Amino acid sequence: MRQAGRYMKSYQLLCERYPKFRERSENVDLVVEISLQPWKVFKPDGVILFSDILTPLPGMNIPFDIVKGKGPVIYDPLRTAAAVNEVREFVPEEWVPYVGQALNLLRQEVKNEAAVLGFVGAPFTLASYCVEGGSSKNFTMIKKLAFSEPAILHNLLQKFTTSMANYIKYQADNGAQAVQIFDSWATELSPADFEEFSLPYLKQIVDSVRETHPDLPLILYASGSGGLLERLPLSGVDVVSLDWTVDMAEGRKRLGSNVAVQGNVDPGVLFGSKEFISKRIYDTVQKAGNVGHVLNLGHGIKVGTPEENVAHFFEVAKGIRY
Ligand SMILES: Cc1c2[nH]c(c1CCC(=O)O)Cc1[nH]c(c(CCC(=O)O)c1C)Cc1[nH]c(c(CCC(=O)O)c1C)Cc1[nH]c(c(C)c1CCC(=O)O)C2
Repeated sequence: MRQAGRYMKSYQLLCERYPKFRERSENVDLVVEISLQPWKVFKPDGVILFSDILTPLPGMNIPFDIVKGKGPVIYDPLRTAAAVNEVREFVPEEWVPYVGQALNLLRQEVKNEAAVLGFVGAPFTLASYCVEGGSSKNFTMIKKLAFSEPAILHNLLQKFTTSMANYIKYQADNGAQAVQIFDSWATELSPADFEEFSLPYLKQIVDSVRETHPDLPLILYASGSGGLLERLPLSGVDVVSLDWTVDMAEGRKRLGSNVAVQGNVDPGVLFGSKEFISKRIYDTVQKAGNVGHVLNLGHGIKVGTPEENVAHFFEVAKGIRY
């Protein structure tokens, strides 16, 4: 789940002092402080690096910002062969040294009490932001490119693939103990188009990471992934993260036995009563079975979620014994 963020009072206070998202996410001390905010209060088993899937973009020659009330903005959307040619391969040590430093510091801070988790955006999801120019409802620009000039999109996807494989390795080398790949918008694609514009690139990333970091657990998340479920494990990841639109028991069956699952409590449940939250946690754990399940929400914690309900979620989860 997205852990840090606007549901926490401590984060809101820090945002008043540092109003720009890019400043909060690109300064080592702030990254460490924000990453630790939820851990200090709730003590989850994992501490997620505070960053964004778009953080590598400036290092690839794609300027962006995250604007309050509007979300991500890519100033010059990439829609032509010439624009894609200007995209550079990402060299993490050069462009985001603060990520490596923050991961190292997080490992020192949390010792062995929790796993430090890194993440990257998947090629199709990153491309969707860069082609659309920001968040999108209908994904018309990226589909126009995919379905009229696929070679241009493939060129961009390949650049993200090589760059994100290197970024995962960089995060692991600096202390990340598992890395989640967010293909949040892959589910906007039909299964056939997913097989052309997303799956081969995910597989390439996984294969490349396995060559140098065979023991690094890789997790794949796609929102609303019910229609693609059988295809997600074909990427080769260790864990598939399910959102709550899939029944956990059915999801398990459809994913097969070679992959672990993460999820999938509806983040909206945290607005419910404590009894309801407990019941949904027990249901989810029971449906997932007693091996290979990372209990989590099915997506990030929503703005406005009561912190005491988040605390209740962790209390109940930690009390579960098999
Ligand atoms: C699609 C995506 C993005 N970013 C991310 C994804 C994949 C996950 C998903 O499917 O939601 C990943 C992400 N972004 C952020 C995290 C935080 C790490 C953690 O959990 O602590 C993670 C894991 C910080 C953030 N990234 C962002 C916020 C909210 C803005 C803020 O707090 O200032 C946070 C906490 C901004 C962001 N960044 C992005 C969006 C759509 C937004 C929301 C814009 C808005 O709501 O105004 C792109």
